[in-house]
Order: sequence, then structure tokens, then C-alpha cells
Amino acid sequence: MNVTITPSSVEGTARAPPSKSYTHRAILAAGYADEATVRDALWSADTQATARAVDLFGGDVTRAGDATLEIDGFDGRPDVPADVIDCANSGTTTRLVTAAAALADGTTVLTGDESLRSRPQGPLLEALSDLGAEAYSTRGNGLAPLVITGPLSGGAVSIPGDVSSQYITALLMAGAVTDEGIEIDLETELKSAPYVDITLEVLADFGVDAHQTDDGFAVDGGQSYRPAGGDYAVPGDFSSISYPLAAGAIAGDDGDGVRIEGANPSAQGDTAIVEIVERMGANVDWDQDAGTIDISSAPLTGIEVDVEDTPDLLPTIATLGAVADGDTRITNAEHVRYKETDRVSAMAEELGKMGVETTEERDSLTVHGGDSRLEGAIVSGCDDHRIIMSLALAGLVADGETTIEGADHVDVSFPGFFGLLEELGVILERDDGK
Ligand SMILES: O=C(O)C1=C[C@@H](OP(=O)(O)O)[C@@H](O)[C@H](O)C1
Ligand SMILES: C=C(OP(=O)(O)O)C(=O)O
Repeated sequence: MNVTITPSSVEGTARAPPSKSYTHRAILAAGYADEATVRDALWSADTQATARAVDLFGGDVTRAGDATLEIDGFDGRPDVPADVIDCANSGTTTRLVTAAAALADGTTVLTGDESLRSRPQGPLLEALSDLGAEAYSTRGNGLAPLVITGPLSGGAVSIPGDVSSQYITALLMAGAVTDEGIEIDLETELKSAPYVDITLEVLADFGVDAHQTDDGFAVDGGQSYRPAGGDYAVPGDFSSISYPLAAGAIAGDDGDGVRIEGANPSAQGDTAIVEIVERMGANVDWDQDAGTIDISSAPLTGIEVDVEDTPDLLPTIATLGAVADGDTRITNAEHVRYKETDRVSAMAEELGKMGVETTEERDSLTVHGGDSRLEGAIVSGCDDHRIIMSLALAGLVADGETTIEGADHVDVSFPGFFGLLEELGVILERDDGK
């Protein structure tokens, strides 16, 4: 599907979709448990991949209404799956399920789409091998397809922290049901650290203790997953909130603007987007008790933003920078290159088609806003949900129409994204290419 955006202002109320990160963890944690109900869950292409894995491990994930999942777990160690696990486009599924597979008494094969099969898995495979499992890439290059044979019993392991925090999350979640537990030493500084905080929070809510140590993280073995009251509720997703928030900042009617609901504080690092749009000059008011954010546009100014903890915000910030006056410098961004696409290059390239000048370095992206007025263009969504949504935002204030090719990939994290834009008053056209 291609989507063509006509420049539009936005006004109205947007409800935050449920957090993708919390939903993945809650589904798998419920899998490790005997049973659990996950409420306010995100049902998107990525979270469905984790649900499929839980089913194949011997659990059963049933959708009981839009956002409620009734999950029968595999209760501790997973069964050997009867089929290959298709992780589709989801890095989180791949990493978390790879470590779970190492607990099974047999062999699991994991694969995914072309993007997924280009993302680094080597450090996790090495860690699992060091812990006693057999874990390898079929191509011997650290990329999926992956073949994992367990069971492992736990122990101490070291792993780099600057490729993906998901390796740490995966080891902690699996480690709790090993015999010996897992102690993780970080070889390099941890990037995307708030995602491990989310993991510790979800584990605690499922009655599992894992903690930070002087050198990394550790989890005791022999623990059971059991959510208090059998129930777990997922908070709103601040990476997803970044899109209606940025829409309000660049195209929100002065006075009315956009109200976002379901924006309650949690461990998500991406809550930083609220402070970022405020620093750039937008009118923003976050009532943390009510979970509402009100935003309307004002002239924006370029700023410097470090995305070490918040890699998923880079595309949104790049679009904000394209609209802002002056330079927006996004630093500490090397790990943003290991996502569904190399998002540093993708945003430079696609914003470039809209007339925006950028300067790209290995670990930074500077967007030269102001002089370069955004021009409508045909751009590629790069098969990456966050690139698609960020380019749609740029289309709101471009000169002329913007067509985003391959826009269906928003299903990965925010299936209702274009419907929401329409509710906020955006004029857009979907073309399914037939
Ligand atoms: O654990 C998670 O839920 C995630 C961790 C981050 O990845 P990295 O740790 O690979 O940076 C983030 O980019 C991804 O969207 C979700
Ligand atoms: C990188 C992302 O997710 P994952 O790593 O799960 O593919 C994302 O949602 O931006």
C-alpha cells in the first residue's frame, strides 16, 4: 500500500496504543508462567510473532476481545517446537525467543523476514554457547536463520552492551527458570538501557527477581513466573506517542492542538520525547496523573539530542529537525543502524528526497532545518514502520503531496496509525497498488 499525504493541520484526541515492548515481555512472561491474563495488550504484527512462539513452545495465546490475551503458559521450560518459529520483522521476538529456545530439551529453528535476517544475533549466540547450549547461524555469519539446541542450566557469561539490550532482556527472562540462574557481565557500555529497566519491572510484576550488579545484571534460577492476581496490564507506548506528539508540534492548530490520552509514566526511555518537543519550542503540557498530554505547534528550533537510551525516537526527531529552524544534531546513534533498516541512513536519504539537507556520521545525524523547506515527494517507507510514520509527519507540512511507498508496515507497532491521522483531520489517500 502507498499512502499519499496532503499537507494538513491536526486537531483532536489520540489514544496511545499499548506498549510493544511491555506486550512482548508480558506475553512471554505469561508463557513461562502457568497461566495469565494480559490486558491492554498491543496486537500488532510484532507481538503476534511472540504469541506464535509461545504457542509453539506448548502454550496457548487466545485473544479475548481487542486488547485482552488469555494465555496458558508452558510453565517453566518450553517444549521443543513442532515447527520453525517465524519471527517475521520482530527483533524483540527473535532475541527473547532465542534464549527461551535454549531452555528446551531439543532443537528450535528461528527465522524471519529479509530485514530480520540482516540483524545481528552473534553476541547472543555466543553467550548461549558459553552457557552450554548449542547456538549457531545456519550461514555462520551471526544472522538468522538460527538453530538452538538446549537445555542449558545457567552460569556466568559476558556479552557486549552496545549492540542490543534485547540480549540482556532475553538472558534475564530465560535465566529465571534455569537451575543455576544467569549472571551477565557487560563487556561494553549498555545502550538502550531503559529497555532493561522495562524488563526488570515486568519480571518483578510476574514475581521474578532480577537485578543490576556492579558489572551487569543477574537473575537467580529456580524461580516461577506468577503475576499478582493472575493479571497484567500494559501501559501506553511512548515510541508510538512520539508520532501524534510530533504531529501536534509541527501541525497542531494553535489553541486546540492535539490531546494524547493513555500517556502514563512508566520505565520507557522514550518518554523523553515530551521533553524534546518542549525544548524545541512546542506548547506542551503533560499531566502525569491524568495521563494526558496537550500539544500545539509553535516555531521550533533545532537542538542536540543524545539517543543512546532512546534509539527508536531518531526518525521522529529527524522529522522534527527538518521542520525546526537551525540544526538538530542527533548523537550516540550508531545502534540505530541495527534496526529494521539502518535508520540513520534511511532518514537522511528519504528526507533528502524532500529537499532536506543532512550530515551523516557513523554515530550521528545532523538535520539542517530552516532554510531547506520541505517539498512533497515520492519517498520509500524502507519497509520500516518508524520510517513510514516519521515521513508521514513530514508530509503534513511539506509543500505539495508526499507519497510513502510500502506504508502497510505500520502494522508492526501501530496498526491504526493512518486511521488516527485521519481522525485528527489529515487528508490522505491509500492506494493498494492494484
Ligand atoms: O527490548 C525492547 O523492547 C526494545 C529494545 C530496543 O532495541 P535495542 O536494545 O536492540 O536497541 C528498541 O530499539 C526496540 O524497538 C525495542
Ligand atoms: C527496533 C524495533 O523493534 P524490534 O527490535 O523488536 O524489531 C522498533 O520497534 O523500532
